[in-house]
Amino acid sequence: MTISLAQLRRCSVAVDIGASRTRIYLKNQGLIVDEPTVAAVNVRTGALLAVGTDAAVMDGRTPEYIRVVRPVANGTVVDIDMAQRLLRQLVGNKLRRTWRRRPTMRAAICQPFGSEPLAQRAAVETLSGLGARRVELVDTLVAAAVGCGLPVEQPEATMIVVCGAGTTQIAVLSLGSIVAAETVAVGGNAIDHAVVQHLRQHHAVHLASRAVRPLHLMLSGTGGLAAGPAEVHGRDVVSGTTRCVQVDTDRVRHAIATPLTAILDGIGSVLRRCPPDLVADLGERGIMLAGGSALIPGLESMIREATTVPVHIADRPDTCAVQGLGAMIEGKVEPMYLDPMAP
Ligand SMILES: Nc1ncnc2c1ncn2[C@@H]1O[C@H](COP(=O)(O)OP(=O)(O)OP(=O)(O)O)[C@@H](O)[C@H]1O
Repeated sequence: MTISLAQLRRCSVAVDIGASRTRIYLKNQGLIVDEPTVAAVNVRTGALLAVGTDAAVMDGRTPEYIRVVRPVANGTVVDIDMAQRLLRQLVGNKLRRTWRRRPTMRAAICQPFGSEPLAQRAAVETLSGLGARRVELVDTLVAAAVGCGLPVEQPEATMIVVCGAGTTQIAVLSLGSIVAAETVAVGGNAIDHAVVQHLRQHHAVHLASRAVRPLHLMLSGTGGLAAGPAEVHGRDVVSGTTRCVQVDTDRVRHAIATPLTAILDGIGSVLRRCPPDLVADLGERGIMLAGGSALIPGLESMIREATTVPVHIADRPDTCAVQGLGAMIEGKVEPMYLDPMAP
């Protein structure tokens, strides 16, 4: 995927439609949508009942005739029609009015590194169906690096790890391009799954999906919750009744270490493919962690111990890809011009 900053400046909207959340940035306005990529549909009539947060709270609590659907998997739009209905509903009149005023509207969208041509086409079709006359595809890794404030245009190495819901993308960038990169099929969902499996096997309780996040907070000792033994409510796998269990957070940390190791393998593989000069740069600059799952407890320290280089978490890790793409469409990113007359 090659990015032309000049083409991006002509876009009016930047979109990051992920497996977990959808973010939309409107030129001169900023982030206008940051909602779960979820829709609730009446399967009898086909009517859209709710989208975003309203649909996400219905997940796991619906009667038979309502289905909660996710039109994006692993960063790829798998249901174009549903994705369009979801986006249309999320942006509401705000964007629709802008799009009507500008019939030659252009849009930019984040794409996971190494996405297949079919996945790229699905992304283009989704936005074209909403009225975009031209759609620019930008690597999530480049957009996130810009959003984190990394000097991607400079002739020095920057390493970024974007840990999303379905995948983790890892890259070393220099001179505005990807030098080496890899996508690992492990993200927040796999970590949540490891926590749920651990409780099922060791405590015989089935954890509700919404109970996983508070457990994450306990593991990291943030959100005012102390680390240590944690009390968790779940459904007994045998009797089906609700039960409260005392969970040893150290053991949960151990359970999530296995999927996290796959991310470490990916980082090692990218570093091995990098020229030594760039790897030397990383010793000083370190690795930037972005994506919502960058906040998973233990990920930062695990990467620091395995690579022995500093690891930083972006200020707003979850939104930095769309903010970076937003900065590009606003024309805030300057390309590096080489002056042939320079001594
Ligand atoms: N504070 C937190 N602690 C742990 N995990 C978190 C936290 N906040 C968000 N997450 C996880 O981050 C993931 C969502 O991240 P993000 O919004 O970057 O994903 P996405 O861009 O939709 O996914 P993908 O890039 O895989 O398509 C979810 O799996 C969520 O559980």
